Amino acid sequence: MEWKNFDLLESYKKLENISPVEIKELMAGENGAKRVREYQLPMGAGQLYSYAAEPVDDTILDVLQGLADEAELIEKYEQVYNGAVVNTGENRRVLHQLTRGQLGEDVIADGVNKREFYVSQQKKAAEFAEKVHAGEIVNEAGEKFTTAVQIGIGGSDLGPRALYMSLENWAKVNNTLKMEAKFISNVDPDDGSAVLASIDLSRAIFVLVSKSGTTLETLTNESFVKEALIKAGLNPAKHMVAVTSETSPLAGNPDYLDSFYMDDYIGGRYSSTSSVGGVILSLTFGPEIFARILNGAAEEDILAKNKDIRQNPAMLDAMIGVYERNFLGYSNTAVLPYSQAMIRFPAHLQQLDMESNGKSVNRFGEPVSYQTGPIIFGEPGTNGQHSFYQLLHQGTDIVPLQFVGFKKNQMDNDIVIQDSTSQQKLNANVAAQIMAFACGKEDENRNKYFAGGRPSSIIVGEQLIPEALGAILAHFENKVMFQGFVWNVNSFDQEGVQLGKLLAKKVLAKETDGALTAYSELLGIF
Ligand SMILES: O=P(O)(O)OC[C@H]1O[C@](O)(CO)[C@@H](O)[C@@H]1O
Repeated sequence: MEWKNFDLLESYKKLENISPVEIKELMAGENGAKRVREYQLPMGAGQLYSYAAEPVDDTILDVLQGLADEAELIEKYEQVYNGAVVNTGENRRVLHQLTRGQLGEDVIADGVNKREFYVSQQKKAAEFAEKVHAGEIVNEAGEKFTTAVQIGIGGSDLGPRALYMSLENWAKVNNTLKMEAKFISNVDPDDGSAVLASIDLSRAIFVLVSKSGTTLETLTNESFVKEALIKAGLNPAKHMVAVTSETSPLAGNPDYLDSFYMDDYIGGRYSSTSSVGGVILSLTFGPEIFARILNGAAEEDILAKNKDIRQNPAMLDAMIGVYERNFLGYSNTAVLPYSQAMIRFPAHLQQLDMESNGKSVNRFGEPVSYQTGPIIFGEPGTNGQHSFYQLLHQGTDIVPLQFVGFKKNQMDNDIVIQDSTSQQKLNANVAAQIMAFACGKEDENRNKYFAGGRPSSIIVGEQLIPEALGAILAHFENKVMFQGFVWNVNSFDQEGVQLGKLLAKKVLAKETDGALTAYSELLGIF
């Protein structure tokens, strides 16, 4: 197996010379209808990935299949889940898939069976959560905890928060919301203050999450919360658990109610299915619901083993994205869930995709001469329609769009107004948008003219339930991984976040000069 730069592959040349197709033509009339019915494939948890409105035909798909084969994507994926050190920059394995299933061989690292280790931590979190729910672990006054507050940032916040928010209302309706969750991430003191002001501190359990145990924001917020607890006459040791790696400075500290572990083989942005998401989601929804999220993710991980891109939604999505990024010149991707519950999902995908593939050097540290990861942004529909869709429809940039939609809403409340429910209106909008973007509209008035030819895909599910959510989460993780393989970048390190951290430390230590001193003055830091 070889790790080669993308532009050294035969498929790169083929893609450079391929004739693009016109979505506008392909999606028009009865041919368009046929395409929508055919250009779809099953995803995990009974969902579908539809790519009819993407700029591909069978010829282009065959070349993309050739690319997937030539870049040995499935072989590289096998290397990942069998425990090879694919995160070369940090000399680490990449094992997040093992948190939700056994995909290949047992991975024994540092003398430990890693799958067994992750499962043992899931069990530990489940038992802890059950004791909290049963009132066996209580506050100083013997009362049950009612709120779980996660303190963490980046991957220790975004994924778990997006998952929690995606299921909060569903859980309320289905009577499985055991505790409410809150999140403190920003070092902005107003973030912590606002959360603390919104809860009954005496009934809150804090889940401190930091894999490294050294993140400034998280450690600051830990102290912020501890001080508030002490001021309220409460004992922080009775209100806080830690989720960290066994090698971090937070590990083994008896000042926490309990500690749960992951390890350096789980990257922050890939950690939602480890203890990082497992503790808060088991506390809030119960361990069974967390297990259902894992099952959905596992289904998707298995689908991702398929060599045929027409049977492997994550790999197909990845290859279409590469074609759009490198050969059609599209530098952004918008993520547009038509589900209010998924409001924080685009933020999670921003970190997942941009922190993974926002790289200019290959996995050997050599500069690459082609574009890598796109800029990701998004907002739930229909809100986005009344915001930035103007640019998407008529702006000078073409932005590929990733829609997500569900046939049923989550809560048992909808009404018919003028012959349609709100859910029907929501989904009518997503169908309309896909076609408006693809086919546009002729008009003599150039201001009202829509060029069309704007590509999109859509993931369609029955309802946003735990399995569906897990499958969508893993779909994007695997998509990002496959794209990183093609670009030959290390999708599992993040050196680009370090410089800013270093300079902030210098500012706080008053070790600045030049413009940094001037900015410190401008911001009134000292
Ligand atoms: O869990 P930790 O170690 O506090 O890290 C939080 C986040 O910080 C980062 O390292 C970026 O600064 C992310 O990759 C990570 O998700």
